[in-house]
Amino acid sequence: MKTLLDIRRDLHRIPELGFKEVKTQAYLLEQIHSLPQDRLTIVTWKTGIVVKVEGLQPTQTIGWRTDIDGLPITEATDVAFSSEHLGRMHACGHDMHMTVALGLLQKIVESPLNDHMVFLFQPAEESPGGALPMLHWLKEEQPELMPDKIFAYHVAPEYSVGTIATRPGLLFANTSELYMDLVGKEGHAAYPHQAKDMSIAAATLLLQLQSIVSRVVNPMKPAVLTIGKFSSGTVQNIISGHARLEGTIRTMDASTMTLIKEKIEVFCHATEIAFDCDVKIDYGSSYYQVYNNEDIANDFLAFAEQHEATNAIHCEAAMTGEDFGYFLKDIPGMLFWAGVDSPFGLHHAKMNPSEKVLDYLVPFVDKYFRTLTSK
Ligand SMILES: CC(=O)N[C@@H](CCC[C@H](N)C(=O)O)C(=O)O
Repeated sequence: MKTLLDIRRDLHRIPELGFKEVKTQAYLLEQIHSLPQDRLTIVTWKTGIVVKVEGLQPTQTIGWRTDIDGLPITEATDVAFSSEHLGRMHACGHDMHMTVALGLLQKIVESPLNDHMVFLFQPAEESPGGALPMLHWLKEEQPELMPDKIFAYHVAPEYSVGTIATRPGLLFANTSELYMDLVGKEGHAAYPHQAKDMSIAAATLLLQLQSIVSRVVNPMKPAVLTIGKFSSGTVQNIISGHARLEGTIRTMDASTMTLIKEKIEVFCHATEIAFDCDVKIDYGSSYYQVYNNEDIANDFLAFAEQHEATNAIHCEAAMTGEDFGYFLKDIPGMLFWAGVDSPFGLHHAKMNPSEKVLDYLVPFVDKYFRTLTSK
């Protein structure tokens, strides 16, 4: 297998969107096949991969999951190994996640655990969500690859290298994507009375939506409603007959998510009446909250506190989403943040994680898994 630094940089060059990770899958398979194969079972699922390493005296199967997809972002770092795929970038650190998974796999192949270990290389975390269908496939078709405990990490630009942060219980939010198409009537810019202007309708709706979190949701219940994309019209002197708003909803509980959706529907219906148009809502994909098993997270934090290379932090929950939440709904386990010290945050075109994290994270997690095997 190549060095972890080379692997990270190679993967960084070839980001691909969810369920289109064809080059990524081929690259990962090449690395996995370069390892000694005698203890390995390798199975592919869509653009994902599952690798099982036979344990020496197994009593359980420990799982490690990495996401493998990139984002629709044009990279603006000046690193020599920038994305070769225009408009695509590993801006959420999944290149780092995959590299750590390969590093751990190599370590465990070289020195197997007593327990079985399963590595899940999961497609489409950003969208539309690969965890839930992958989990169904595992349960239905590959039950012998199902882990009894499961772990994952996420890079954290805001923490310094060496920081490990997590918490027992709720770590990440429930999410729902949100797409709204507004259809009115296109017309000449000089004849507004003969058109149904969807730029004005969408702008009004966007501002109204912002009152849901501030005026409908109980302020003691955290929630976010972000519209990240507004598109409307074709040219400067034609009134737009079609607008589209694209966003995401984040809540810490299911009832707040339901309340927000109900209110969105009221505002969309009001827009239809006020602007004499049609508004179609599509909630896209939704992710279940990331809820860490309390005993496992406490045990992991205690281990990290004692480890010489790490600074353990019991952190706050965040409004980020992760479809890893679906794994944690079924399998006890946890997700943690690992600091990568980048001035630009997740989903930023200049996000540039420190590669130093690769030096300590693999031996750290490997060491932790060797404590689990005796529990
Ligand atoms: C860790 C992270 O940044 N995850 C994404 C997950 C996106 C879920 C979905 N596509 C949505 O936008 O609702 C995040 O944006 O938090």
